[in-house]
Amino acid sequence: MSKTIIISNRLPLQISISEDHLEVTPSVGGLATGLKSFHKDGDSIWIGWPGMTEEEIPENLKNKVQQKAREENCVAVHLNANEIDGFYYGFSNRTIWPLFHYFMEYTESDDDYWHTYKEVNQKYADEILKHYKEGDVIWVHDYQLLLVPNMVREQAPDAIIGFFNHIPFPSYEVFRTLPWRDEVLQGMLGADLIGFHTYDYERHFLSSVSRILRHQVDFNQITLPDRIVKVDSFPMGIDYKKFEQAALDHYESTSADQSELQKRLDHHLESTPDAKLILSIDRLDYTKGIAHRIRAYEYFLDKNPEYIEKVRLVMLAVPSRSNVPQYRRLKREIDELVGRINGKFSTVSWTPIWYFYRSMPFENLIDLYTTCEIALLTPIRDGMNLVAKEYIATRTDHTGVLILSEMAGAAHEMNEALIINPNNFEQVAEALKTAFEMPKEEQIERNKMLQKRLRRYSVEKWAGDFMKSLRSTKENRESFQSIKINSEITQEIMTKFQQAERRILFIDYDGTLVNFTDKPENARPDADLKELIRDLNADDKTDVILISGRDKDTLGTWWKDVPVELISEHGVWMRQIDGEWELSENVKSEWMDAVRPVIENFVDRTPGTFIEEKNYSLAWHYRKADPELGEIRANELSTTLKELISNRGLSVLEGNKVLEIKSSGVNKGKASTKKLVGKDYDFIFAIGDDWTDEYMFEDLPEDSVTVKVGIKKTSARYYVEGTLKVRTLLENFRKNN
Ligand SMILES: O=P(O)(O)OC[C@H]1O[C@H](O[C@H]2O[C@H](CO)[C@@H](O)[C@H](O)[C@H]2O)[C@H](O)[C@@H](O)[C@@H]1O
Ligand SMILES: O=c1ccn([C@@H]2O[C@H](COP(=O)(O)OP(=O)(O)O)[C@@H](O)[C@H]2O)c(=O)[nH]1
Ligand SMILES: [Mg+2]
Repeated sequence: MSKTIIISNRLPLQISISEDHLEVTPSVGGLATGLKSFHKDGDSIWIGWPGMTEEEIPENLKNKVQQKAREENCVAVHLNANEIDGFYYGFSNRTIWPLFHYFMEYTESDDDYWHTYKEVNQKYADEILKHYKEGDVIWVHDYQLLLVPNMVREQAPDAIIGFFNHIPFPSYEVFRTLPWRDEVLQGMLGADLIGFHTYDYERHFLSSVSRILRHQVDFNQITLPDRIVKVDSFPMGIDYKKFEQAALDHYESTSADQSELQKRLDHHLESTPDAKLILSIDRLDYTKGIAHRIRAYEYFLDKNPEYIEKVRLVMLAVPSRSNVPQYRRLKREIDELVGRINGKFSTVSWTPIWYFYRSMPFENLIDLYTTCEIALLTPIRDGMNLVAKEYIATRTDHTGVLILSEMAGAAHEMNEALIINPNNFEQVAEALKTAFEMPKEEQIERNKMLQKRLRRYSVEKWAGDFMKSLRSTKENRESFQSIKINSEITQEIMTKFQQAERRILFIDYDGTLVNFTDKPENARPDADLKELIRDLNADDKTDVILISGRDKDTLGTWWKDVPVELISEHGVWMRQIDGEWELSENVKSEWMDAVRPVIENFVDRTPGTFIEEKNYSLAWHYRKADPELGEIRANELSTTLKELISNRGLSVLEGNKVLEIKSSGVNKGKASTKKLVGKDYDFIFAIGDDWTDEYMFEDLPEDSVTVKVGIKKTSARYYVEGTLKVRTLLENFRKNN
């Protein structure tokens, strides 16, 4: 039976050792807490790190760790202190984490960290491969494992691999500063589906892929030479019922069951009639805006002294990544700030901030969520922020006010909260006042809407949607309309080729025989290619025709010494084997003077684009332009030209990063079928990469062997991934000549 393999840096369970025996506690942090319920209910194994270094686990307890993990369908990946240093504290949390959260000044570029990161990613990938069986679905999580998808793909090319990034993906302008940006993107692109919490992170990623790797991006699909990668946003939800039920149980419990914490909270609330508690919970992380929050609270108390002795900020900061200097510095800063503010405002019976630096068990979190009437969450950047969602889910009587930073992914779905900019402390203080004064009816109205959405888009639904979309990428792969040429199909084609008496091969040039270059004039044929074409054509039974959109002078020069027929400008000119060119279509060129200035205007406004002049057509190239601007301008130009040329017998061809204007009557379909007249070819072959080659695929007789280069929508019967594969196929013809 097939299973799901979940991989994340940290397992949902955390191992610790006290007095020689193992203790297992749940891990803290959104990923582990969120995904746990999906794992519990499904048929899955979870691979990850158990939270202690190899050195910290005594030899005699190592098996025990694995056994404890196994009891929860987990597999522990052991990492030594050196690996944790370079991989976790190093590259993950001193390079990627700050960079992806826009803390560029904290971002370190250290080659050793990078090397360890690669090694550890490989270790995770190897562990996956140990457990992987065909049909399993692999789901890789988060920024610690960005290289894993491609590492798995290399060993298991047909595996179904999903990747989810739990933290923001920064804008291209920030991401581009990473020295290892190409490798990181390539690592992620090993997946079939890449998920983010919000559309903004998704579009930043797509824009980086298109600008840095220059892959073709259409809406949310990336076309690689051999695969298509889908990118989408899936905002992670919570185990709503678990939090709701815990809150209901909490309200029903008797006072004898109450925790110490609950008693203290109640004590404050009973101290004056309009006493209020403000809650904040986060890992102690500089992205969470904890200092901003405290300063805004100070500002609030300064401005609104009537709240003194009535309001209290209950701040839970969970220790996190304390080996990283910034986290240690932050700890000191927060300690000092809390001390200063408590010193400034405290009275004999009251302190403004209750500060807990520790993690709390689930029951205490529920005490906090249910008792505090206001939650104040002010991250400066946050992938999602599940605390915001958990708070709302526990408010079973629908009261309570959530103040939430617009920089948290969660803010996109939680519009009914009081949304603030954490850098604007006046606004935060204002929101606190609004929260205190908000009528119960309004609180209820807002929370009901929030709860409805959170209940529906729970973590199960989130994981289910991701999985469904991931599986559909596999179905798409299988239903892909043209067939990939593998060794079996090559054999079939070669048999047909050998049995034939008269063969004709139509071969496109750019993107088929040679790769694209930034300047069209640089894509000249190499000596091997010339020899290959010469040999193919040497057989009396085989006619080779290079059929291209290029102008005749370039083609003629490049193929001067090779006896092969050439068709240029999509069929305007034909060169016989003996080297003589003849005009094959009666085409006009007077229109060019009217159209050229229009295109020139686009060249001026779109850096990196240029015009290629041919005898009977004009081509506007935008391969070197900014990819997004290029597509926008191509659309614009196409519309403008179509209006301009209507009724003139001209048409606009949309090629691979090129728009070409030429006579309507001329195309590769017409040109190639013309070559068949009067000849009885019993093997017809056509190969090409772009839109203009589709005319051949459509017009040639049905039993022709038509081949598209690259994975694109096509009428060709077969496809191959790239120019290297084209050469292999042609080599095969040469062998069977
Ligand atoms: O494992 P740690 O280094 O202790 O860090 C804890 C986790 O923090 C991050 O959580 C993120 O995922 C949450 C759920 O998608 C999201 O709500 C939050 O905004 C993110 O910061 C991190 O991504 C995890 O890998 C860590 O385990
Ligand atoms: O003492 C604590 C404090 C918090 N959490 C959980 O830690 C997660 C924090 O996730 P969030 O997405 O808010 O932030 P992250 O830490 O992942 O950046 C939430 O599920 C909390 O319930 C916890 O288990 N124990
Ligand atoms: Mg081509």
